[in-house]
Amino acid sequence: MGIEVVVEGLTKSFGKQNIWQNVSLTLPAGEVSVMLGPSGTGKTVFLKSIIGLLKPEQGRVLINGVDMVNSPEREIMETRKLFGLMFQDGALFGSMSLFDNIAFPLREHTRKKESEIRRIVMERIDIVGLLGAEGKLPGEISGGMRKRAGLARALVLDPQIILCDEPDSGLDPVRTAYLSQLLIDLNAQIDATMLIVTHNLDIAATVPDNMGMLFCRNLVTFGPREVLLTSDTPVVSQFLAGRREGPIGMSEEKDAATLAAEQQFDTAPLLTGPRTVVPQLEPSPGMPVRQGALRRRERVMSMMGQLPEAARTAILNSYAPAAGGARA
Ligand SMILES: Nc1ncnc2c1ncn2[C@@H]1O[C@H](COP(=O)(O)OP(=O)(O)OP(=O)(O)O)[C@@H](O)[C@H]1O
Repeated sequence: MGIEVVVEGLTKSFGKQNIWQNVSLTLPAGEVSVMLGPSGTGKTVFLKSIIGLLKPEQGRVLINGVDMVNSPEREIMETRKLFGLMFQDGALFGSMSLFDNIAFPLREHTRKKESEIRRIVMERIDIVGLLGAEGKLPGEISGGMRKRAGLARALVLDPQIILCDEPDSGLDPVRTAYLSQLLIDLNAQIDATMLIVTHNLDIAATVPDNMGMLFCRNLVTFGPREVLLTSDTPVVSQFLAGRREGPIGMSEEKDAATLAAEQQFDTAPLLTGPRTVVPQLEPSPGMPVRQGALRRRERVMSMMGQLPEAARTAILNSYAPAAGGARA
């Protein structure tokens, strides 16, 4: 089972530029979470801070008792082995075949025999649907295949925490839909804790158990998906609706004068109003039951009293037998 990641009071700046401050959240063990946010709000910086590649100046990231910000580097390096990382561009070596790319972490970090490496690599290649392409070079395959190869490579060391940075970038809508299903199937198969950074609203609406959003140097919200999907906070509504009207401007936040001018034209009705919460993806037929979803149901039910009414209603609807909720 995946491992819980507890983020407490994290603040990160580069020189005088504060990226975000006092970010606290918990990625529940074995559940899938998504972090949304306009470009440049520090989502990638957040992923890199979780794994200890960047050092926030305040706060803690606790994984199995190790603080990825302040613990000794040896402990951080050891804990990093629990992670699988999938970067935006797949980050594959162009001169190596897919097989060798995917085998790379095993050859680098373990002393496994080549026969064992072959078995593991081919199993992961099968999981991401790339059987037959293992001999190709990254330049000979499509962007979607490169993403899946990046995901296979993230899986070879049996990660308990998987971080995906914009897994959809450069993919068409159909391939993005396949990728969404792959992420859910993967979670059902390995029960790892997953955090996905994306701008893609389809992934955001259908994949995660939990969602958060970074904006304007703050974590606007983080919690069960229904909370964000039904939120009437202007910045969340604007982002989910993909509108120009609202607090998010071209270079992140709008100035007060622009916002005031917009309000004269009363764009509020555009930004609020009830939204439907589309059902979350289920694992494909033949996949195991998603244990993270079972734990999540219990967890969310126990916190109902603290949630806004719209989120409570959406959660109860999603767990009603007619919505297929009896399975989860
Ligand atoms: N190593 C670094 N040194 C200095 N500034 C950095 C560094 N890494 C990131 N930044 C700055 O941090 C800010 C946030 O960058 P980040 O890549 O995390 O944003 P993002 O939300 O992932 O954006 P996008 O959605 O466009 O990928 C940017 O202003 C970026 O220039």
